[in-house]
Amino acid sequence: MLLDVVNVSKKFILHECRGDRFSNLITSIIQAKKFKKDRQFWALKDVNITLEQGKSLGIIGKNGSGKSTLLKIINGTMLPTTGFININGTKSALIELGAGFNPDFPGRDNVFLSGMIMGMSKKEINQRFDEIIDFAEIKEFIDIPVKYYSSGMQARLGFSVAIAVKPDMLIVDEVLAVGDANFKEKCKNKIAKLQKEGVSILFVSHDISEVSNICQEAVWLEKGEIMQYGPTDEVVRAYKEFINQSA
Ligand SMILES: Nc1ncnc2c1ncn2[C@@H]1O[C@H](COP(=O)(O)OP(=O)(O)OP(=O)(O)O)[C@@H](O)[C@H]1O
Repeated sequence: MLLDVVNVSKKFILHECRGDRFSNLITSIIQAKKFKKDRQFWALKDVNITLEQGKSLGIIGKNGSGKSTLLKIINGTMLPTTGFININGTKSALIELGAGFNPDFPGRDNVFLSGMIMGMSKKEINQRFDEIIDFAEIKEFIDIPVKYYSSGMQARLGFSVAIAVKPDMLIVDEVLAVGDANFKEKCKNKIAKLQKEGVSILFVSHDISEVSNICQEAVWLEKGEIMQYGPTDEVVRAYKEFINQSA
């Protein structure tokens, strides 16, 4: 199995500051501790998922249902409170594209920096460098500091580096929501090409039709719990009914 998510739960501690009335507010500012309340919050509760190599899984659910938290735990940037993750292969994540770039360094240096963080050797990056900047369409800006790039340009370069890693599993969080129509189309085509080459896609999106296009299976999260998990069309049907009923 490429991915095993076993009994994963995630607890956050929420720090609240309460000031019911103006005087309380003033006191709470002066004596912050007195009015501060800590509350436990379970963002994920006992989540179990498996993914075979070559298959793609969509994660759907309302705002705050735990989708991004689950992706961060699978990506290893956040630890679960209980449970564990097993990944038998390499992964690359399209989350907050370009967020890891150093704004003062030119695009060229950032390609090497983030490529190496994602596990590529300098030689591999050199071999794929032209492919990376061609896909990002920023050839003429590659020696300019990234702080002068538009957010779309940063996203294009981030996407380009992440897919150059050629992973077994590509983790995609709402990335198709950024960038212009042309870039979105390119990303979709690239994702489809990677799938044909056997790459598994783990896909979070509010665009249900995109999830149906990309994923054979889907999991629907509600308040951190799995409501339904199985073939995408069945899960999407149940989710849409739920949304219509609660509207
Ligand atoms: N670092 C954190 N500390 C405290 N609470 C958090 C933290 N990160 C997320 N949460 C809470 O956990 C819950 C799940 O958040 P998450 O971002 O995973 O939801 P989501 O399904 O991805 O939402 P959206 O569709 O809006 O992106 C939310 O209630 C959120 O406020």
